[in-house]
Amino acid sequence: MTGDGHSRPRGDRAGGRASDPRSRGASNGNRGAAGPDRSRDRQQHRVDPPRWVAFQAISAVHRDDGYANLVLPKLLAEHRIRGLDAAFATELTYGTLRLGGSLDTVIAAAADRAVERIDPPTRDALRLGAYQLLHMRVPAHAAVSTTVDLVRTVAPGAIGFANAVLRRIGQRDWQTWLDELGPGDLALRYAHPPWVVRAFSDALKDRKDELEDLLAADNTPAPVHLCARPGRITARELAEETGGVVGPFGAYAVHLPDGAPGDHPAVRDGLAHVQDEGSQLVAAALADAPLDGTDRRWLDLCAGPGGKAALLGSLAALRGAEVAAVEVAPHRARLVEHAVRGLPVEVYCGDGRDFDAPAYDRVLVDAPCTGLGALRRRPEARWRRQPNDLPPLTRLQRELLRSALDLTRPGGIVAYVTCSPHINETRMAVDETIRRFDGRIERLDARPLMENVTDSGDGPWAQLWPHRHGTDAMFLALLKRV
Ligand SMILES: C[S@@+](CC[C@H](N)C(=O)[O-])C[C@H]1O[C@@H](n2cnc3c(N)ncnc32)[C@H](O)[C@@H]1O
Repeated sequence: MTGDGHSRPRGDRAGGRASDPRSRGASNGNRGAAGPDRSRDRQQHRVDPPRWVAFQAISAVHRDDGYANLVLPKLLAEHRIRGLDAAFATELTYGTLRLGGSLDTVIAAAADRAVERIDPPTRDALRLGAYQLLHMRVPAHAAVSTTVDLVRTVAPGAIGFANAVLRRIGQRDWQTWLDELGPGDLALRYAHPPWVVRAFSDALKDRKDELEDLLAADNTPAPVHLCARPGRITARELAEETGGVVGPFGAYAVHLPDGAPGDHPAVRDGLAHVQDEGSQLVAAALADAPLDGTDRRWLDLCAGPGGKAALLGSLAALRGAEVAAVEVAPHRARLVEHAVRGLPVEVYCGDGRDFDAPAYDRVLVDAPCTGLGALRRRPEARWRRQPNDLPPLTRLQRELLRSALDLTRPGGIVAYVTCSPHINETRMAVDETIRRFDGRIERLDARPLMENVTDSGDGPWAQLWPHRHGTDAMFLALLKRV
């Protein structure tokens, strides 16, 4: 690495579990093999281990700004929770976090006070209880009694309060709560902040009838996609090896049915990597865009953690090109280095706005963005993002795109990409930047470069959608320097 910046849902399983007499016993603390960690907290023996782990996970997410996908696997391993219990804990944790804002609305109504006025441990326990009562097939008595057990452990003074609130919540089903608290309120029904719903509606333009499908897709966990690195393994071979299926669009995509992708030898051995098919499509579109003249110098200006750099690097290796990959965050630059091992990619840790090696043939700006197009992947993300995150990001996006265009030779091509469909991060960013270049930029139609994809917008830009394409909501603009 060069360090000078070049100074350059519902869970059927959970339902099955809860209606299984064995698990009802477990709910009361009678579980055997996967029993609680007795050294931890003498009180904790009252709480069954999957629920205890789910509570720990959501508390860490809220208290420490943690990420569920990092926190939960550690807790499951630490408490030796596997198999169906792990699936139950995962559904409970992810579902509770994903629907957090809507659960809070119901809790506030049942408690007759704002959730901010409930102490954090009790609040998190109530969220878990409300999720079980309203969104899982856990019998009401089990949801209430296990949550009260949890409160007894983490906030003994709030047992009576929690019991009363949970019983009130359990008196209505989810639909009845919706009818009472916000009939027609899509933000409440699909558990998205209202500003995100408005942003999606704006981005869908004249297809607003799809808004509910999009919001529902965000509440469905994203499947794992692998990218078969060109020159190392084909998608068909990878699908055979992993038991997956070849993706519908890209030449390199394999969709996995389930399981940990890192377990597959192809991923361990660097023949493939985990990457949403939409991300593969936009990177491949840049590599495949027709270009006059030389085609040896490729640049990835925002490279961390390195998924697209790895695909570009694999294609560059086959085509006699080389890739420079720039990443401002040192730890993410190290991830890029790891991702591109053995490929013709040089990693630079520095700011893409200061990078000063000109005359690239193909340049990718996969800009830092709100990530609103990938909400399926991070259950807590939608509640963490705020509208005031936008101004600094949109400024940075425009600056990085300007820098990319400056670094591109005449005739060269820039791909501007975001994993957000917010129009301020997508078409407005591109249109405003092009205006500054005073006729020196040609807009290319990005859609034909994603060959098998239909319905990616009116052009020239392409917009993918989870509900239409089963990918993250990737945006792609292709620009040619003239
Ligand atoms: C959307 S991510 C890129 C994802 C990456 N292309 C991939 O496929 O793995 C944006 C990245 O840009 C980095 N970044 C933010 N500001 C930057 C800057 N001024 N210069 C270079 N990289 C920057 C972020 O740290 C982040 O890793």
